Amino acid sequence: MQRLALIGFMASGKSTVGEVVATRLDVPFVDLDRYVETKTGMTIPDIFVTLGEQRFRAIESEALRAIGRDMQCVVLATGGGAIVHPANRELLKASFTTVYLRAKPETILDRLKNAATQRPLLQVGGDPVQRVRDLLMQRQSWYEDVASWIVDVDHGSVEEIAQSVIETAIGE
Ligand SMILES: Nc1ncnc2c1ncn2[C@@H]1O[C@H](COP(=O)(O)OP(=O)(O)OP(=O)(O)O)[C@@H](O)[C@H]1O
Ligand SMILES: O=C(O)C1=C[C@@H](O)[C@@H](O)[C@H](O)C1
Ligand SMILES: [Mg+2]
Repeated sequence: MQRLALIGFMASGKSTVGEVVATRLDVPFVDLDRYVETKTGMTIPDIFVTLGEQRFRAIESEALRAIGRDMQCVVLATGGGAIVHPANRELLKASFTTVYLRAKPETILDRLKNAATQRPLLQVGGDPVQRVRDLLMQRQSWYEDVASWIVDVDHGSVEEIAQSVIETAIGE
């Protein structure tokens, strides 16, 4: 087991599932969003408001590069938009085994309702259902391009999804 990265849309379960996968495999867990927040001393919504999305993407890229360079063995929960930057897609493909947690828009919206963390890209107004569908449409092919493996997450508990990730990507 080397570097395993979970990719997928906001609220697909990357952070929650990633932590369980790391514990079961007994390897370090890193959440890219939390890593960025620690490095900058700012919350993700604050970074979006004060520095803007483009600057956030640059910070996110630098964080991904640092983790790929410094950690030989890690389970990484990426941010939902980590695949937007072409350089990130190349880095993820070159340095990580990746699992795409694939969720339907209905699942995403359902999970966002209960989520504690704010997602700035969904705070822009308009119909949230359409916003999720549009973003998902934009990103779908990028997730698929980067994915070594795909796990569907519309059904099953966090523990069951974590087990599928391990069986699919590690073969245990
Ligand atoms: N299989 C599941 N069944 C039920 N709830 C789930 C499942 N997976 C995740 N959740 C819940 O969905 C919400 C979003 O999960 P999480 O924060 O892990 O998503 P994420 O992919 O890390 O999102 P982001 O890209 O915004 O960081 C949380 O409240 C989490 O508890
Ligand atoms: O999908 C996205 O672009 C994002 C997802 C979150 O994980 C955060 O990285 C941020 O809110 C942006
Ligand atoms: Mg997360």
